[in-house]
Amino acid sequence: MVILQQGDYVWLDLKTGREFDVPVGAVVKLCDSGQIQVLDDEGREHWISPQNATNIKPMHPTSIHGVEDMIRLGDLNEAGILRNLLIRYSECVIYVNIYRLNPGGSQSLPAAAYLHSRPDPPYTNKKIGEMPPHIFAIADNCYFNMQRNNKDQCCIISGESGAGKTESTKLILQFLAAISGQHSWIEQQVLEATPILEAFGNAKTIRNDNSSRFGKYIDIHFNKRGAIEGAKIEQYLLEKSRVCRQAPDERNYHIFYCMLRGMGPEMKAKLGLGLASDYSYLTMGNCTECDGRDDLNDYSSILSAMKVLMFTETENWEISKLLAAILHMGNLRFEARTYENLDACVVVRSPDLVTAASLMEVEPKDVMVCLTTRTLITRGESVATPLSVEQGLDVRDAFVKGIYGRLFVWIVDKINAAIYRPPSCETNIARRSIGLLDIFGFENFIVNSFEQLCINFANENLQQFFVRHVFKLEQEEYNLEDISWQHIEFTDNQEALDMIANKPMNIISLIDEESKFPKGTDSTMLYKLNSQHKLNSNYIPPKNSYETQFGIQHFAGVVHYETRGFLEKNRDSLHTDIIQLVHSSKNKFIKQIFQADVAMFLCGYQQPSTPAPKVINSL
Ligand SMILES: Nc1ncnc2c1ncn2[C@@H]1O[C@H](COP(=O)(O)OP(=O)(O)OP(=O)(O)O)[C@@H](O)[C@H]1O
Repeated sequence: MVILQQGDYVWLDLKTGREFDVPVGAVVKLCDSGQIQVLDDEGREHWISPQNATNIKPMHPTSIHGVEDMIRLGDLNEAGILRNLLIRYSECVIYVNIYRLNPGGSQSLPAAAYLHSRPDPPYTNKKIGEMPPHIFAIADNCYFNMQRNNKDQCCIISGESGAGKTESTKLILQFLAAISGQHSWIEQQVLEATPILEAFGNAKTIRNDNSSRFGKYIDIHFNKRGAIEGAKIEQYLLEKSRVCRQAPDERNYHIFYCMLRGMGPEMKAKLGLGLASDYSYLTMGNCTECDGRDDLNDYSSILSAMKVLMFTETENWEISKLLAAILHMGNLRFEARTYENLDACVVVRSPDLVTAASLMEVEPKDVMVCLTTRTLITRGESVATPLSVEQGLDVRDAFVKGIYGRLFVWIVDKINAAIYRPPSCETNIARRSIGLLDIFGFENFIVNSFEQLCINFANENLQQFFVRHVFKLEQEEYNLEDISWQHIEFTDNQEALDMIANKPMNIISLIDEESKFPKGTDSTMLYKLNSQHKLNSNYIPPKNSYETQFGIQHFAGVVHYETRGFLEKNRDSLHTDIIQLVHSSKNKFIKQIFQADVAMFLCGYQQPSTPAPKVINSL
């Protein structure tokens, strides 16, 4: 029996039976008339009869006004966490409302100001947990562990899309630059890499106005005095499909919109560019503006960052030419034709075709041929086969994705050329590094495709890393040392991971195999996945033979994947006519970014098994 007094805080379990059915916080208003009157956190009054008093539980004092570090909550459960977030939200404290700036909060203190606070920076020489959680505390710990123990460090930043990984990475970078304390050119260069990467690799999604569509690992190198002497960036798995398609309310990569808002009229005229709304590749999501972003201002920041990272005027211009060519390619119109009883198509001659060709410095007619036919070498003879409109559009989109993907890799290489100093034999001994891993967060949209499978697979791996280090290895260690411990329940995602990528006939290997199989289609792939995994509790087969989705029980929830388009995305290889087109170009830059493909083509290396299109199979 709980004895309550006016002013006591309680948990009120309303047992609504709804999806998010958690007890809500409430304060007792009256309890002297047989009935208890409470006012809940959402402002609703309730009268509770003593018989129903089981619905009420006293609240732990830590939940009444909230805590800075949620690990300190006495009621460490969903209700406790939500109430703590609610308090922080109403007080406008950091880590709750991603759409609101927090001018007064302690987290808004710039890294340099933080480090120069007197008498000591608040987190220096403190153990984690002694002070309210702060991203600088993590960075501070990391830096001093590196220095003190002479050991390389790594921060793995994980969380769902929109959780704040990229912002945290930037804050850690700023902190490390500030603590390195040289105000050097190299520090500035390392910091300025971010706006460039974000321009080309981030986009507005429904979850996050600045969502990273690639993964990155930044390794920051320090000399023996602890000053930054360079860095190296690795990029993973840019979502290339976004260049051609965007879901409703999402945008293409920021750089396109920034260029169209920020570039001067003369340059735009040279590239034949208009407004974002003019381009099919920029309007698929019906969203060309993003409230929280300033494309005009961002464009000048991108250009100045590029200067700092030693991009030349010519290189910038060449990049703009390719971006413009992509936009013009997206506006090409295809018309269906029949040729000797085969589905064929033509590209309608248009200013977009001429401009795209001239920007890539190839002949418009060669572009037309490439996008409407396919050359096959059979018994030493080359035969051109027509493509249907659908196939032509696929070839066009694959080309555009090929350009953007290679451009992105080139940009990262260019940044690395400025910031990376290979260790000399001598500095190798003294050099230490801190690595920051910031990958795309777990995703579950209304429609999920191959990209989401790759992203969620990467996150599944990170989760296993966490589970292994925080639970499994720790518990093994306790056992080895005979330390008595209380078992902590945790969900081990190893089985899901095995099914996705480790065990024989795993999901990824079946997709790969089907991509290489000439007659493989999305439905044959789905059939094989079902046959192989339907009994696995982490696999959710389609409900009937018409459904094209399968589901996976991930650590963060069930995600259903739409298989239409899966194989095409996995193949990701350009056919030889496109490589030949690039090879014929007079534009050195496009040749440079396709250098590896052209070299393989010239060596007679056939791209791995892009199966022949339908028309050819039926011949
Ligand atoms: N420390 C912070 N201070 C201020 N705002 C923040 C902070 N962390 C996150 N935000 C806000 O949340 C938004 C999303 O954060 P962020 O882009 O870092 O998410 P993410 O986890 O990297 O997402 P994704 O996986 O989609 O890339 C930011 O654009 C910003 O508005």
